[in-house]
Amino acid sequence: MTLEERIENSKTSIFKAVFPNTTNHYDTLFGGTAMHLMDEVAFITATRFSRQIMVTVSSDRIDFKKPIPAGTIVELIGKVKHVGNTSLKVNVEIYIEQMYAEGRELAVHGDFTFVAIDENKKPVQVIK
Ligand SMILES: CCCCCCCCCCCCCCCC(=O)SCCNC(=O)CCNC(=O)[C@H](O)C(C)(C)COP(=O)(O)OP(=O)(O)OC[C@H]1O[C@@H](n2cnc3c(N)ncnc32)[C@H](O)[C@@H]1OP(=O)(O)O
Repeated sequence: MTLEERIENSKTSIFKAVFPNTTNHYDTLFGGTAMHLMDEVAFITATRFSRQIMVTVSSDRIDFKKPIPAGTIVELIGKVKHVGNTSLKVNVEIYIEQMYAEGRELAVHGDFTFVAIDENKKPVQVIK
């Protein structure tokens, strides 16, 4: 399989309904909850790409462009954007969908970097 095919195959989506237990006093999704979900989808993407033990080493700037209201559906999409020596970078986007209308809009995006580690927790080469 080519690198491009592996990247495409490891693209990962998670859908969530935004229920009130995940929202703040503005009735929108907590930023920290959004980041938790982003780390999770990025981790799954990195793991599905490499099938190696991966740990988060860094998150780049995360832009919250639109509030995510309670009562909507969100889709998180993770995609590998760069493969280094022992690390790889995953881009994550969160889209908002209304429950009872078509259409979606990009609300949040950011990048997460993971390092492949061995049984001694030391960095190892990402298998390309
Ligand atoms: C029951 C219900 C439960 C529900 C529950 C749900 C939970 C749902 C959440 C799921 C979420 C899952 C997420 C799991 C993943 C963790 O949670 S992992 C836990 C958090 N992460 C850690 O603890 C990692 C701690 N850090 C380390 O152990 C070490 O720094 C590492 C990662 C082994 C790297 O070691 P190092 O000696 O610093 O490595 P070094 O050789 O300098 O660099 C290695 C590579 O990393 C890159 N790098 C290093 N630092 C950086 C940096 N700051 N920025 C970018 N790249 C960097 C280097 O450039 C290098 O890249 P390559 O050129 O080789 O490609």
